[in-house]
This record gives sequence, structure tokens and C-alpha cells, in this order.
Amino acid sequence: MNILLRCSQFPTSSLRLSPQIFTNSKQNFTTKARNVNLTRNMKRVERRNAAYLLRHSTWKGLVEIYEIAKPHKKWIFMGTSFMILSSGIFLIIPRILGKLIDQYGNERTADANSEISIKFAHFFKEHPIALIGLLAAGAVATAAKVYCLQIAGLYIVGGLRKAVYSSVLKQDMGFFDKNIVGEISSRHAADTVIVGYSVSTSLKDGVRAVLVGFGSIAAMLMTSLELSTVSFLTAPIVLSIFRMFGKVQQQCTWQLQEVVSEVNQMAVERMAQAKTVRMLSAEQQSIDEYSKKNELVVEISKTEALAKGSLIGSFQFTAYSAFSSILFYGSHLVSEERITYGELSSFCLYAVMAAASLSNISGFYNEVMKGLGASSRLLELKNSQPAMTLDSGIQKTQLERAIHFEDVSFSYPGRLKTLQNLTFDIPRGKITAIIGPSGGGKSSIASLMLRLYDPDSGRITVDGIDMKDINPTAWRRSIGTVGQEPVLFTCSIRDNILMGAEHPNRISQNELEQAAMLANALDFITSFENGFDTMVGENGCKLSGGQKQRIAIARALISKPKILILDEATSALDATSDYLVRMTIDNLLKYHDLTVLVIAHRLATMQQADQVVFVNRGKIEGQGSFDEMMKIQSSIVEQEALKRGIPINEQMSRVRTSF
Ligand SMILES: Nc1ncnc2c1ncn2[C@@H]1O[C@H](COP(=O)(O)OP(=O)(O)OP(=O)(O)O)[C@@H](O)[C@H]1O
Repeated sequence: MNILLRCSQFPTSSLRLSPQIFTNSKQNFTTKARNVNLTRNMKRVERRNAAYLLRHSTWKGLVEIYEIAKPHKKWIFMGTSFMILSSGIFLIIPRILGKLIDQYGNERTADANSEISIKFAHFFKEHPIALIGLLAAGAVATAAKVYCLQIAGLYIVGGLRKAVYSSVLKQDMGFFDKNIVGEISSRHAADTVIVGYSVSTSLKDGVRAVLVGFGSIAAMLMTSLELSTVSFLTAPIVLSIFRMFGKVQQQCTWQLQEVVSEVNQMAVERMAQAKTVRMLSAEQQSIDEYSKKNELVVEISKTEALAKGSLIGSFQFTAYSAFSSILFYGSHLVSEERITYGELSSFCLYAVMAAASLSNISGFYNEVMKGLGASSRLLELKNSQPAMTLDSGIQKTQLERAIHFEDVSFSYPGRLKTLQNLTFDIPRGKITAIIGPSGGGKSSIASLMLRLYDPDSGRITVDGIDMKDINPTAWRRSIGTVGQEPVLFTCSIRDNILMGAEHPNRISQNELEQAAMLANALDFITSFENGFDTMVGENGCKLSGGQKQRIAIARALISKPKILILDEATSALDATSDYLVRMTIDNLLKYHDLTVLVIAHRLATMQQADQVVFVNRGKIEGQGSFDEMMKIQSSIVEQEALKRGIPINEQMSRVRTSF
């Protein structure tokens, strides 16, 4: 019975509250503190975002995006063709309009045969409806261009998103221990939007802006060299204004993205964990924290708005000054008959087009750089090579003799030794119960058995074959696993159970019901109005703890595994649910020919085991049959009890009542 004493010390993880970090936000938020905070946050954000994105804006990413874009070149080709057509039409129109204006006056006109635009002007003068037709053709070409390139952009981003998602899901568990899932999912969600926007902007507007920009500058030069010189004099002023305010605005945009994503992340987390927030009465605390972060958003937005306003204002000022100069000087040239009214009109239209295109090019450049920065982070995820590949190695799906742990040591990244020199067997067709205090390493043994991690030293063999040589996917498929805290996905009961099957569409309703019956879940599932199609809510929030547990058991059984890993629930289930889950597990353990590793917390489970392994602080401290273990453990239990100054008899009675 001494072993029972030991077990009483296992702190049940009953109310495993999510590790929320509610920072103390009750102190007064003075202006000074706010400013210090703002500056510090801005600096941090700047370091993390703007600098990162810019420094990582390499053109190398373009090559990879090109590879992803390759299968969709049909759309890009069609879109580019329509773009050239529409740009050509809209570039020729101002010239034709200028010539048309001249046709109506007595101004000097060039020889009708000397220029194609004059021929067009003659033609359109005779057939004005054709001019409308040409404009309509340009508009249709523009619409077709936008459609094709938008589709191409969507395919490219979809491809990138899929590549990143599948790469992330194939990473080894160490990757998830080292990286924060929130950050990865934000990269996946937010960065793909930035890349998507950048790709579609570059394809749709960028190339067009370059084409039209250079085309209109060339047309300006061809129309009048003198007027072009006057216009180009304003270019350095416009460029320096763009540089100055554009930079500030760009930095603010990056900072905003980062802070807004932090605010969102916090809000989503607190809303998703509303129950925990309510239990901690932390509503006001969360609202205060949210407001504090929101203030930062407003502060950065103010700077951004100021930069944006100054940029637009200055641009308007320079643009109007430039146009006024063109008109004044142009009228002077017309009066001296050095150019015609028509030429002045065409020139003005080309100047407007050039200014708009130059402004688009600058925005396009920023978008491309931002997109490249974001894509480098995504490509880093996409190209990240897992230490353990998912689908290579020997296809071992049956256990013939035993799984053997041979002097196995293991530690999680950044942790001291979690498991040390473990040697024991999990024989085929037997029940092995792992017992021991909380944090001793029981679940880590199960993780190694599933090959979620590889040992640092020693080895695990399956029928003599090193587990490192076995195909991890095939091996895991042959094992049914029920965790201590069942995780359900936000879908129907049916889909949750079928998640455990290799080929879900080959599972019949009968097989589904059988698995649910074995898991003691059929009765409550059929009592629901929608039966197996009942939606379980986010992480199964619409079900009780015991129901979730039984669905997780059904999921583990759906593929009829010959090996089972059960991490016995220690969560506080209500009496009936607890009883039903216990019954289910007890029934499963009676099945013949099933190899079971059970992380046991109950006396009844331990008693059913063929062997019991006692793990404490990462070491095996005892191993044998249940009865043998009771004898071996006595001295350890007594020592522990003495250390804590608890009379042994008192501990014994406490333990007995807990089982
Ligand atoms: N992913 C991880 N990264 C780093 N350390 C971990 C990780 N998972 C577990 N640990 C640490 O490894 C040690 C063993 O944990 P493990 O979950 O195996 O214990 P356990 O015996 O199953 O505990 P319990 O009975 O409370 O579930 C603990 O100190 C724990 O903090």
C-alpha cells in the first residue's frame, strides 16, 4: 500500500488554467510614463519590424516567388498583354486629342501624312463614335488586365500560403517548442496578406505605372522640349518631399502593423479565454491593458496622419506650381507660335499622367520592398528543414515483440535533463503503467514512444529496429493516443472522430458507431439532435469534459490500433463523467492483444497493469508487477513522508480516500 502514499503526492492538474499572464496594470498611467512607454515600444517595434523587413528585403525572394508563380503564367501573360494594350491606347489618346483640337482651328498643322496621330485625328474627326469605341476598348482591356492579374496574384499567394502551412505542419516538435505559435500564425496570416498585396500591386499597378510613366515622359519630350525642361525642374523638389515624408509615413505604417497585431492578438486571446478571464475577475484588467495598447496605436497613427497630410499637401503645392508654370510658359510659347494649342493640351495631359505614374511608382516600390521583406520571413518558414522528416523510413506498423528503451536520455530545448538513462520494455499485448509524481517525465516517455522527439542519447527500438529508422507517420498511425486533456477541433463530432483515421472516407457509419460505442460515447452522441453532425464548438466548448474525453477515445479507436497510449485524465470531471471515462478505459484494458502504455493516476488502472514503472525526476526508480512495486516503493515513500514531517498512517488514509 506504500505506493499509494507516493501517488497521493501527484498534484492532479485538475484546474489547469491557461497560463495567462495578466500583468499588473492597475498603477496610474501618467503622461510621463506613457511617453517613456511609447518611445520604448516604438523603438522595439522599429527594431522588430521596419528594420527587419527592410534588412530582409532581398531580391532573392523574387526568384522563389517566380517559382511559385510559374504554374500560373497563363494568367500573368494574358494580364500583361491586356496591360500593354490598355496602356498603349491611353498613351496615344492625349496626342490624338491634341491634334483633334488643332484640326478645329486655323492653327498651323503638320502635313497630314507626316504623323500617324494626325491621320488618326482626321479619322476621329470624321467618325467621333470611333473615338468613344477606342476609349471603351481601352477600358475593357484595363478591366481584363485587372481581372487576370488579380487572379494570378491570388494563385501566387494561395500557393505561398499553402507551401508555408505545409512546411510548418511538417516541422519537428522542437520547432514548436522554440517558436511561439501565435507569431507563426501571425506571419502566416499577416505576412501573406502583405505579400499578396505587394504581388497584386506590382503586377497590376506597378508595371503599368512604369510603362505609362516612361511612355508619358517620352511623349512630353516629343511634344515640346522646352516645356519638358520647365516641368522637369520641379522633379528634384517633388522627389525630396517624397523621400522626407514618405520615409516617416512608411515607418509609422510598419509600427502600426506591429502594434495593431499585438492588440489583436491580445484581444483574441482574452476573448477566446473568456471563461478564465471571468474566473479571475480580470475583465477590467484586460480592458485597461487593451486601452493602453490602443493609446499607442493612436499615438503612432497621429504621426502617420501628420506625415501623410504633409506629403499630400506638399505634393499638391508642387504639382499645382508645376502646372501653373507649364500653363504660363506654354501660353507664351503658343503666342509665339512655337507650339499649338493642341500640343499644349496634349502636353498637360501627359504631364498629369507622368505625375500620377511617378507617384504610383514610389508607392509600388514601397509595396514591393515591404512584400519582399514579408516574403523573406515566409520563405524562411517555407524552407525551414525539419530535423525529423515525416514520411521516410521503414514502414513499421505492427509490434511483434516489444518496444525497448535502452539507456535513453532526453531533454527539451533549453531544459536540463528531462529523462535520464531509462531502460525498460513495453512488451507486446501487455499493459505497462507509468506512474510517478507530476513533472517526473511520464508524458515525455509517451512523446518519445510516439517519436515526437528523438532521444539525446541511448535508443528506442521496435522489435530490434531503431526507431530513428522507422517511418514516423506510419508508426504514429498504428498507435491510438488519448491525451490527459483532450483536444477537439472546431468541427462536428463525426469529423473529430474521423481525424484519427488514415482514410476518413473509407470509414462506414457502422465503424464510426462501433468506435463511439467502445468509447462509451454513442449514447450521448445519439441523444443530440444532430447526432454525429453536432458541432462541438471551439475546442469542444459545447461538450462536457467527460464527453470530450470519450470523443477523444473514439478518435483513438477509429483506426483499430493495436497499440494504445492513454494519459489518464486528472481533470475535475463530474462524478458521472468521471465514472464513464474510467469504465471506458477499464474496458479497453481488458482487450486482448492490445499493447498499452498508460500513464496511470488511479489505483484500479495500476492494478490492471502487467507491469508498473515508477518515474521520478526523469529516472526510473522502480519497476515490476503491481505487488512487487508496492514492496519496493515502501522505503522511498517513507523517506518522503518523513522529510515532510507527515505521519505515514495519516498519508495512507488520505491516499486511500482519493482513489
Ligand atoms: N515542451 C516542453 N518544453 C520544455 N519542457 C517541457 C516540455 N514539456 C514538458 N516539459 C518539462 O519536462 C518535465 C517533464 O514533463 P512531463 O510532462 O513529461 O511530466 P509528467 O510526469 O507527465 O507530469 P504530469 O503528471 O503533471 O502531466 C517537466 O519539468 C516539464 O516542465
